Amino acid sequence: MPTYIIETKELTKFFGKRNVVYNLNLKVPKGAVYGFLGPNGAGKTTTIKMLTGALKPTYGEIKIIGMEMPRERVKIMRNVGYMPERPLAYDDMTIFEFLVYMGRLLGLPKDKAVNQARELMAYTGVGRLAFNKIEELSSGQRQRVLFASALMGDPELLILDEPTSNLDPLGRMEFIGKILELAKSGKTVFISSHIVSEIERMCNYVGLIKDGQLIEQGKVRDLAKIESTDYDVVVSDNEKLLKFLRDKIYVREVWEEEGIVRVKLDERFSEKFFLELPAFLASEKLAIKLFKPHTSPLERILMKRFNMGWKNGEQ
Ligand SMILES: Nc1ncnc2c1ncn2[C@@H]1O[C@H](COP(=O)(O)OP(=O)(O)OP(=O)(O)O)[C@@H](O)[C@H]1O
Repeated sequence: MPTYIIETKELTKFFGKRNVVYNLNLKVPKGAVYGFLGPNGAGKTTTIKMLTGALKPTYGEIKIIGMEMPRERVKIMRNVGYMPERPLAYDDMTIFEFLVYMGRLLGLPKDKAVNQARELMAYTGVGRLAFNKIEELSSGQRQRVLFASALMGDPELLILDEPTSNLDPLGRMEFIGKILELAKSGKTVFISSHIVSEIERMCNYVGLIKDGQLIEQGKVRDLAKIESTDYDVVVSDNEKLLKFLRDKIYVREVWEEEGIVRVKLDERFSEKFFLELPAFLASEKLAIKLFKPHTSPLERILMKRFNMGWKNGEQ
């Protein structure tokens, strides 16, 4: 088994004379949730397109699960779930047809593709839209379908390009829970984003890219020295939220301070928080007004390193 599930050496891409990605040495260990973080135009999508074989590098090497990209692309992509940034092109298909089709492309027998499509539609929250055409979906619903499609075939590695950009706050929270859950089941996840707080919540590794160059890579803990997992939450009825959170296994402490519910999570079970909270808020019809990490050391570090403003993107 290779040490790194994704490994690149001096990965470089020119568009004409323009150098968009330069000398990238990515190292993504097995089982990592790796956040590929950089501002708009930094080269994230270009890198991901090279990793998935959609774009040929100008030079450099790429190894995915120990295999060479692009030489072994077909074999590699059977083990990789890819969620592109751009919307789906299969506008005429229903969600169900699309997912079964994607399963068949991966070589799944029809009954298996059908079963997986059903399971994943439920898992990603688009079950009731199964027979809607893709052209009829909202951008957030399309993003859920893309996520379901990336999970078809139970891939070992997920490569997700800005997977939450069209999701609402509850959808984002659910997504974080799912990524943590998938990581627990042993999958390796590579996620590009420019939303620092989101990366901080999901990822244990991070690579920072700016102007096509990797300026930092390593464990989030080492980079940011995050000591605790604290969140600030405000909903339309904080009392109800406090009552709900008080006896939960994933909550170490919870209290209200100046109208804000402060939660300290037990990291061992934090995915439960992200999965159960949205379901609770929806069932109680509580509106969410604020949801953010109490402190964001990674964000402060990034501000310094990039010496620029950074879109937080959180509500
Ligand atoms: N086909 C292309 N031809 C020329 N330039 C390109 C091409 N594709 C991307 N670029 C340029 O390469 C740079 C990096 O683009 P890329 O899409 O990889 O950035 P990104 O980090 O994914 O940005 P964002 O967060 O906005 O999606 C940008 O300046 C972009 O204009």
